[in-house]
Amino acid sequence: MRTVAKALRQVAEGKAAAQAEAAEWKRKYELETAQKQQTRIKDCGTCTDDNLGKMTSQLSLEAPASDQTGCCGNHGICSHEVLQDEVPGPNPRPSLSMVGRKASFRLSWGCNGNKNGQHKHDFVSFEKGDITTAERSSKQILLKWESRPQTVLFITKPNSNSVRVLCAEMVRWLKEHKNINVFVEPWVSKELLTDDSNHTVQTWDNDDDKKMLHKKVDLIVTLGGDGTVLWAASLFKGPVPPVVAFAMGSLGFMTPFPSEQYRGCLDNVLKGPFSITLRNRLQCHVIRDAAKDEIVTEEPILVLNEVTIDRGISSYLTYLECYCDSSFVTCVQGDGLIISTTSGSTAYSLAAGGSMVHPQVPGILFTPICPHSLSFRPLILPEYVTLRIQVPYNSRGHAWASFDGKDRKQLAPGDALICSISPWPVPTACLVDSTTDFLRSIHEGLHWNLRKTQTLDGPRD
Ligand SMILES: NC(=O)c1ccc[n+]([C@@H]2O[C@H](COP(=O)([O-])OP(=O)(O)OC[C@H]3O[C@@H](n4cnc5c(N)ncnc54)[C@H](O)[C@@H]3O)[C@@H](O)[C@H]2O)c1
Ligand SMILES: Nc1ncnc2c1ncn2[C@@H]1O[C@H](COP(=O)(O)OP(=O)(O)OP(=O)(O)O)[C@@H](O)[C@H]1O
Repeated sequence: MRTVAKALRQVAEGKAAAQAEAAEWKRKYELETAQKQQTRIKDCGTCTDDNLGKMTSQLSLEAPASDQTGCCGNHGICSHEVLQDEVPGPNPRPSLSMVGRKASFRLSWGCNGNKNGQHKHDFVSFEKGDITTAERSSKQILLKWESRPQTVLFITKPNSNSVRVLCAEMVRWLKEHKNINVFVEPWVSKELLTDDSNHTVQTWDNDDDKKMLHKKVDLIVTLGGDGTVLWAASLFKGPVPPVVAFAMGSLGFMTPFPSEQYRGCLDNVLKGPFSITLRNRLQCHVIRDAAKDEIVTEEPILVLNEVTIDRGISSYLTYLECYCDSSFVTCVQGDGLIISTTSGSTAYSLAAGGSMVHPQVPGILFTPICPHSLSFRPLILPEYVTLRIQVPYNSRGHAWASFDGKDRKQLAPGDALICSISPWPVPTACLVDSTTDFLRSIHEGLHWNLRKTQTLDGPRD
């Protein structure tokens, strides 16, 4: 229990740090707004006391101006304020030092798909006794480069000849026509070396270099299906550069870009601005009952789709106790449980009867797998909760956790899994915008609600 308490504390500390960061942004924004107001008040020599009071009272209510002010306006997140370019350590690796500065960019929030850069903050205001959410944001996020992107990382589906051929062609095009540095996974660099058309590409050969990738890569290009997007996300344990996913799989729910039009698509993305979907990830900690020593905890695992806790090869019912923050939720008795992100709602969770949720909706899905109960409906919980799934001591068998369908870990009685939303989402570039892409995927990928339209002939009212 002490280990569980420690992990919960770590999660709480992570949340507190993120909140402190948000508070700092808010403080800067309010300070800047107040300064602007003071300048206006000073300039307004003829103001009456009444007017002055009115203006001052508006300080905290005034909506942010459009995105013309300063580096990021008052309402964007500027990448170069959070990213540093230097490779740490005294001797940066020569291959990595070939890479120039990371391109900076700005995120802005458009309203109702309007790309004019207007952003309204999410807030609930209490004014004259009325609670309102009139300033609700549509959160259609646009990415606008502030300097030219220079480095692209390619992630490709293995064992596919068409992917290998297209990857070589795209690398050549990006280098020759766009002067882009290209990174590939180590196995791809060997594969490209055997290709006549090989152009120098960079790679990494140890975990430390891999951990620094997000500081060097401006853009990730994936060639494959949804599994390749999941693979690309799994390489980044922290911030993830924007992902441009080209469809070269069978379903392609998260791969909106047509690979045969790669030149036009990459041209648009490299130029910007383009819409992105900020896909939340879940941060999962396995807490071993056996780890009595508080210091021994396993590395957290980040998932883009879901973590599944199932019965594995055991033929007994999975028996799991589930808690949400400090509240007991329920006991699962069945084949297992899926804790899914909204992006993962159209994957395994959907097959187990969960709802399909737009990936930009902030929530966590709680979907049982074959529950042996008539009333166990799936839930959607808010994004800010921490879930704890515990294998009780009186469970007949072990449970197994798997992460985006990979890395199975056995959970013994007494072990627990703790999940919360990670502060590091995966920004995926949209072909049109987040909602259009999502609806297109459920129509074209899943054939959602496909039915022949009824004809006019026949009985009528
Ligand atoms: N019964 C099921 O539906 C079932 C069972 C096991 C795993 N899965 C899913 O497979 C995922 C792993 O994918 P993979 O490609 O590495 O394995 P895979 O090759 O076995 O493909 C699984 C299928 O799920 C689709 N898929 C993956 N993520 C999706 C998403 N977010 N929305 C819609 N469809 C999606 C893929 O396109 C693919 O068709 C797991 O995260 C899990 O969600 C589904
Ligand atoms: N770069 C990679 N290295 C290792 N494994 C990868 C890589 N890219 C993808 N994979 C794995 O390969 C498998 C298949 O990939 P993917 O889902 O992209 O292709 P697909 O199965 O043809 O497409 P779809 O899922 O649309 O049917 C997945 O399990 C994925 O995790």
